[in-house]
Amino acid sequence: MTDKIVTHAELKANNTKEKTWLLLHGKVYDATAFAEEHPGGDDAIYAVAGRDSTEEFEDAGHSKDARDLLEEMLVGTIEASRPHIGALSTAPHSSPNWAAR
Ligand code: HEM
Repeated sequence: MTDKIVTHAELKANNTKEKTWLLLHGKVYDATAFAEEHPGGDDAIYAVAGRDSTEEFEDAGHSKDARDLLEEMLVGTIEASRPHIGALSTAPHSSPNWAAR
């Protein structure tokens, strides 16, 4: 288990073959070592590296075995998304936590 919080900037930076991170259902996974063994091809992994790939992952209809594999690749949880601007937000304008990253 890990309670590491991964920032969007960190996720986005790890979109290479040397460091391949994926965001699935709010959790960040390190698929660097796994990519070349992926039954769906390494290209499928590299194509979605560094971003939210939940939709692609679910569209492929992965098995429970595939989901179990994810456990050992877990890096942490993605930070909270930026607030919806103007959507009845009471957050102070002076210190949005998504700015300056
Ligand atoms: C780290 C994340 C992923 C893991 C651990 C993973 C694991 C697997 C595994 C074990 C299989 C074999 C079939 C099964 O057990 O379901 C598989 C097949 C497949 N995966 Fe993934 N996968 C990942 C991400 C993705 C992504 C992001 C995509 C699409 C962009 C994708 C597309 C596919 C496809 C199309 C197949 C079917 C290949 C075939 O049967 O010819 N996978 N994956």
